[in-house]
Amino acid sequence: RIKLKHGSHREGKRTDSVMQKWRGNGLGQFIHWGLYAIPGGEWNGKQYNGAAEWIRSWNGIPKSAYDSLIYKFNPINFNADEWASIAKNMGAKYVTITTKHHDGFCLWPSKYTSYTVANSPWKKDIMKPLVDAYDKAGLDVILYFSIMDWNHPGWRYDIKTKADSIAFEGFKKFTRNQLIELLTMYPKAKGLWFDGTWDKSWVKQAKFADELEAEMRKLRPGLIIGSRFRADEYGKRHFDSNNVLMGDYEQGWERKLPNSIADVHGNDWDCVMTIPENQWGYNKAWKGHIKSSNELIEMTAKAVSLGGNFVLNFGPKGDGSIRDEEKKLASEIGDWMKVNSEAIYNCEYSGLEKQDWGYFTKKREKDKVYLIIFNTPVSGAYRVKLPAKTAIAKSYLLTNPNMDLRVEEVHSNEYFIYAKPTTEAKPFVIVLDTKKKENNGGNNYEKAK
Ligand SMILES: COc1ccc([C@@H]2N[C@@H](C)[C@@H](O)[C@H]2O)cc1
Repeated sequence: RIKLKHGSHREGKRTDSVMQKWRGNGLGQFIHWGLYAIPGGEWNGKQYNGAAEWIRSWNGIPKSAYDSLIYKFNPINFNADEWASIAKNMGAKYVTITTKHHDGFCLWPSKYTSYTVANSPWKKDIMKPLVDAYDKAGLDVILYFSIMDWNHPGWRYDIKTKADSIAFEGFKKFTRNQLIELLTMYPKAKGLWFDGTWDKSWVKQAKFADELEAEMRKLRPGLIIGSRFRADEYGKRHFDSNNVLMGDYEQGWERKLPNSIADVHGNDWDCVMTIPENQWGYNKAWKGHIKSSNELIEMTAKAVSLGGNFVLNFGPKGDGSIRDEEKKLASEIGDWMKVNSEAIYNCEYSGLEKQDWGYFTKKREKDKVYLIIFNTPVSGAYRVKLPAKTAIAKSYLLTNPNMDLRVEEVHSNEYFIYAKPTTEAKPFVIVLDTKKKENNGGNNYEKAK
């Protein structure tokens, strides 16, 4: 093991109640909103072929023209309570909201820059109504913050000269000031989701970032900070030079999911996902492959089955309204969650061997296993392999707990469960109440003939 001063300061999962709550959330909402939502991926009638929130980096636009969008920010249809109710009705337990994306525009009236809502036609704080609305709806709030800030004169991609170094010192102070300001103005926030931390300039700030993280944790005990915030003194990110996770959960799963439990290395993690292929901010063009609610439910089930959270992104329009396509998907997911969320909330990796029909989840601290079925075998039988000492006490559809399903032991500790798939093409849940096997090793159901 390498001696590290600024590596990870904790091994293994956090065990405190704030993190336990986060771990059990299962489904979250991401909100990407800012000036980029005004052009919505288009400028002078031309489509930008990258991600809409990166349109400022497009050669087709003079940077000053983009920066002047602040004078167009007047979201007359902004309704924080509506956003929160969309998330609540989807079944999300928390939300991650962009306070400042890479363009540096602040959705809160920061004292440390003029590039904020306070100097837009809207004038008012956006973050406070959002934090309060989601909190009132019972959802936890996580603040997204981009370290990279294209608007701040002190930002540098790397530090090559004395002048760079002097400029960046000012930028570091500004960054610290804004983070302390956010935690002070919005004390209800449960955590920070950092982005824009891959450039060399920031990666070289192991000591500063380590001390800043410690200061934020002291100011806000229980604060949840992911693996993307800081690098160790050797420039290692997400995992330090001893391969120990930085921060409280792994943030590497952006627009992708781990494929097996081996990929998550026993850590907490979240997967943040776009509905289109790769658009976080609002894009007028709703093009390419748009994920269906079935696909998004499957991603949620897969994430929870591997011990993580699934955080689905919404990109509100420049006027503050949420597009119909996103509202429709949120309500379809919500319809499924209303019936099946017992298999998602406070569930974890089951330890059981993955089967082709879908995903296992297990209720934390309970002998209850869920089979979230996406693919029904032609045999009509759902295969389950259990550890030697575990028996099935009861098996039933989540939607019909009074009707026991037929269970056949096809080998020792291997079972077929028979259930008729639902009529509509939607995933459904089979519940297994498990118990310790009596020492006679017998199970009280039919043996294979
Ligand atoms: C260099 O590639 C990227 C890709 C995505 C991002 C940002 N992370 C996502 C959570 C969005 O905020 C996206 O703009 C930044 C750099």
